[in-house]
Amino acid sequence: MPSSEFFYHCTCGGLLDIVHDFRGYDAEYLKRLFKERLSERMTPYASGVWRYKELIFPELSDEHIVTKYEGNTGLYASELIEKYTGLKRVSVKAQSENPSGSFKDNGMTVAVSHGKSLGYENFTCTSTGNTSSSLAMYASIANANSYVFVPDKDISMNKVLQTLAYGANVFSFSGTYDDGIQFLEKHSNELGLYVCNSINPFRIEGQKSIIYEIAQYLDWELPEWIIVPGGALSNATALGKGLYDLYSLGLINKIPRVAIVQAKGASPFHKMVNEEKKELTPEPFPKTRASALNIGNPPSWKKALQTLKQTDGITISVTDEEILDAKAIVDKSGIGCEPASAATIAGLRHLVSKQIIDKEESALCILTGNLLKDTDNLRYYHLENNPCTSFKNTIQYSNLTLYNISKKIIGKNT
Ligand SMILES: N[C@@H](CCOP(=O)(O)O)C(=O)O
Repeated sequence: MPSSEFFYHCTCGGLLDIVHDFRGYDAEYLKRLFKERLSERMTPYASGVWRYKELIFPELSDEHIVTKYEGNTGLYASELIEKYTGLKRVSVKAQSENPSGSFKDNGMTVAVSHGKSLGYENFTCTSTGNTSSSLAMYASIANANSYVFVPDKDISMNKVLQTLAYGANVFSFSGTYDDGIQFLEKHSNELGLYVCNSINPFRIEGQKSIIYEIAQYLDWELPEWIIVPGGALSNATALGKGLYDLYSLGLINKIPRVAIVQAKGASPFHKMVNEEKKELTPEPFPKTRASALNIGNPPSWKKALQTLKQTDGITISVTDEEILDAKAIVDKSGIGCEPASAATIAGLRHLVSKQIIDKEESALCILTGNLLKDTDNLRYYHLENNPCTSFKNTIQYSNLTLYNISKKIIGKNT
């Protein structure tokens, strides 16, 4: 039985936030500590999240940590991406290399560890698929149960199957992610469920590690721009909070500008910022092929707005076509990502072409999910939508036929 109920909202109606007292921490000491931990193996500190425990959840005792050594993901540069975006200095952080294939693991390890430390055995979330896969994986590692609510359309089946495979109890419902959040806000305590969506502030604390890791890899000097996709806006929220931590601790001496990219069909936050409105108007029917961004009422919009203010940030929206074209570039570069992640590359291309980002500036895009998370879009782009693909028609087997056809194609490519 949990030792207490856990609430996510403040009495003012806003989401709760975790405030740390970092007084007494010295930047040089922290740099040394985080560097030493890079050589940890098979201890919680080998995790790219728990390496930074002092800045995330210092009070948690190590025995409660539920980890799969998440984080430690690659930072890559690619000529193809440079050419496509028009920027010479661009890199990507592949959060897609996390154990369940998305950036959600950075936050989920912290939320599930916190829930376990309170005595919870039943964990829940509503999800378009990445959050649920991540939760299901950590709940199983923690010998706990997961109960997951997924919309019955406009999500990726691969993610639902991954969630089921990790052993979650999956409830499919007719409605959106936003309806699912409302349901959990109302009933989770009564059902004894610990909510692992990003309305839970411990998720945000864990996700801050993404920017900590980037800063450490880059020797505490960040690029001029960081680009993130915007759906529920937890990514942008954690990015802003993490940047503020790094700056106030003296670990970095300049805060990069943040660009949040939404899909046109689900862009309530971008519209609000663009139209200089004070409140977000929810979109009841969000619709984009980048299903992880199918969110019309992002719970963290107020926190994400804070990120924009603190970083002199901007927002932009891109079409599904732009997203899928950008994704094809990321995939072809050998890095690979799911559609939502590629919104960052599409957005960057746009911002460079409009000269909002100067060609001489540097940028880093956060890729949130793995290429195999969404094979429907791969099929759509490479097989259904593309009449020229050489994989489309099966060739009747004969050594000579295959030889002649391949010789013709290889000859054309060399
Ligand atoms: N794309 C997300 C939706 C947002 O979830 P949350 O974890 O930020 O609450 C998903 O994978 O479900």
